[in-house]
Amino acid sequence: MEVSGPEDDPFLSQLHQVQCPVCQQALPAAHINAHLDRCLLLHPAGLSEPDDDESLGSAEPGRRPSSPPPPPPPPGSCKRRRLSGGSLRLPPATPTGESSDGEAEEPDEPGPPDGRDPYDRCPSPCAGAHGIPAFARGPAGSPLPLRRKVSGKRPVAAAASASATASSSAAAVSASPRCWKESERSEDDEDEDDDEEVAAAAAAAAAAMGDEDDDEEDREDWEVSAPSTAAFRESAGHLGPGRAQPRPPAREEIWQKLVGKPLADKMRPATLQEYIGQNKVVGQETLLRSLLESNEIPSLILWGPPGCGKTTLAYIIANNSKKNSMRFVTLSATSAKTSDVRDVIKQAQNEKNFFKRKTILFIDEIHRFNKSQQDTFLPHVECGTVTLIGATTENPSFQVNAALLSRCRVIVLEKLSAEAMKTILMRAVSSLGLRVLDQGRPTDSVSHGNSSSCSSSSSEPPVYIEDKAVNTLAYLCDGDARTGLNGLQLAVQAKLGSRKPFCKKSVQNYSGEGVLITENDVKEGLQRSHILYDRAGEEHYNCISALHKSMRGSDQNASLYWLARMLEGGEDPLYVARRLVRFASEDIGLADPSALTQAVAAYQGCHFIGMPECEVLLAQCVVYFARAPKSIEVYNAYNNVKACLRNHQGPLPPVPMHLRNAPTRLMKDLGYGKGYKYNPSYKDPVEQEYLPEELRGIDFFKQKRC
Ligand SMILES: Nc1ncnc2c1ncn2[C@@H]1O[C@H](COP(=O)(O)OP(=O)(O)OP(=O)(O)O)[C@@H](O)[C@H]1O
Repeated sequence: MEVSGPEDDPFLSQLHQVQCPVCQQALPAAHINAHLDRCLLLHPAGLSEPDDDESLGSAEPGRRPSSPPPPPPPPGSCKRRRLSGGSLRLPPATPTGESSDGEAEEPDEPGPPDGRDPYDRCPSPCAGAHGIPAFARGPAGSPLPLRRKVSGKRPVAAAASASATASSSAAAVSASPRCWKESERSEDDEDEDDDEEVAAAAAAAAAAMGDEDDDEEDREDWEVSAPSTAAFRESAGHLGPGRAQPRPPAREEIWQKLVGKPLADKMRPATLQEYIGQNKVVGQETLLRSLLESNEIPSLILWGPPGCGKTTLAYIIANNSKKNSMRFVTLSATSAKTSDVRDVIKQAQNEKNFFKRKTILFIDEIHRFNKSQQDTFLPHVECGTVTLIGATTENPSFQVNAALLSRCRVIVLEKLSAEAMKTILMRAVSSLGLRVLDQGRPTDSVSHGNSSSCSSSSSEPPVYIEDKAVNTLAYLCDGDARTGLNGLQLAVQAKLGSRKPFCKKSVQNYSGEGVLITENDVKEGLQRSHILYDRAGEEHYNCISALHKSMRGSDQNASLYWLARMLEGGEDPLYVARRLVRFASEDIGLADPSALTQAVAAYQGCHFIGMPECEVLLAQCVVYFARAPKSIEVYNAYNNVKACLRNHQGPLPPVPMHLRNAPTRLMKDLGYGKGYKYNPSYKDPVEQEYLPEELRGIDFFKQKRC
């Protein structure tokens, strides 16, 4: 195959740098999906525990972070910082790993010792560069968001006074609901309270308050992240008589729902009723549905693009089969060995022989098994020991053994439509408890879901998502439900984790206050390379074929469209350029001989400057070719010659003696070159035969085949 992966190509690896919304690392777009999968698994909440030493590294006084701050940890997951000696020590203020005295700390991400792709590793959030959100614990364990900008002298001074009058310092903090509450504390944290921390935390709050004279921007920071007196007192257990414990904030509940398994997994339907779309395959009165309903499950190959529901359908079948006391065993062809398959088969035989129980074997990504591995279960599918369900994104005619294929029913699943995607996303939105804002107003019909946190009694404003953000996500994820749900999850986590999640004016046209997830947020949560194009799969070949045919058909619009589909999807521009070189001769040929020069120049230009700049070179060349006159004369004639050679019976005719070179006397004596007429020596055209005798008079340009 002509395509090389970005990891093979240093040129490609620099394309489309994007930032991971979870760990903030910049990395090439081609790596973002693999990275995110790991990053979300490793740090579902977007951050993990900081190392204590680093977390207590001092901030450079008065210095602002030079890059966007990392998201705060989910409520309740932030461990207590030990604040000792009455002085407050803050997390690193800059993401550069510089300590307060200006000395550079150890780099947080040494190169991978194992030679693995560094982009596939999630950088340790414990490292200085990924900073620790500025949190300190209140006396009752509630983490108190500290200011980004803290004067160098104030914390110490404030801490000194606070150690004497902790409660009065605490009382000095202004009232605001914007901090984590008592209810967020983990039990582990509770027994770690001590007076010193109470004093230090109170001092921090008082010190932060003392900055009120600072510029407007500082005040805004404070309003967003500072603890309030009331909240502080509540968290310290100073609730007034008769005051009820506050409800947990809406954002905490939502955050907790996003912790752990990816949202796509959590939302995986368990029944056909919840399975959206794919009506041609599992709609009412389809063959598969009736087979499933009658519990007659044939061996199946589920073929469809990523995220369209192949695995989900297999799990629905599994649920159904378990009810009917069938065994369901899954293997992934990416990790299973032939011995694993043999074990499963052996067990299936035992189950069948001793308990008369059938086994359904689900093999994800079956195309990853080589032919001989596929052969291992062929006889067992044949005799009914196992019912095979294979899932593949690749055309099974090429990737699955013909013998196996003939024993399975191939079910073709399609990309999910935008409508189906919207339904799937709305289910997720609802179950997270987000409220949908349609043109600035909450749409209550879909808003509440099962989250009580959005009720008016919640102590924090609700979390909204724009209706058009859901629509955009439904369109952009290109029928891949996993991408859509991941995009939603990232957008929500990034927004809840940002420093300024609350802003009145962000909920436009709506008088309420809340966190708003906008269209832009979801766009950021998606990667275009994931959206449009599967570089390694069939789509790669489909798109290049569509480009070639559009140029051949002189349709400049379609040509540009297919070019953009590939490039925007992360295709290697050199792969496209190589195809253009081929097209120049194959389809334009001598109708415009300069086409070949154009194509080679485009190839070299792409090689020199890379993406994204080289896209316009390719676009120019593609349009030139679409508009150019076409001739397949040479291409056809050459094919005729090849056919002539292939079809020749017996030994190939010798090269005529007069055409042979005679570099030695012996060869001359043998007649090599004898009778050859050197054309430049003749004024008039020369009569001379150039083909072997038996082919004399043949015209490859007219003849169909030799
Ligand atoms: N038809 C559907 N209805 C509802 N949710 C769906 C549907 N299809 C997919 N999903 C959601 O998308 C997620 C991913 O789907 P699934 O794992 O079935 O995709 P797949 O086709 O097997 O993809 P891949 O080939 O990449 O493994 C599921 O966990 C589920 O939440």
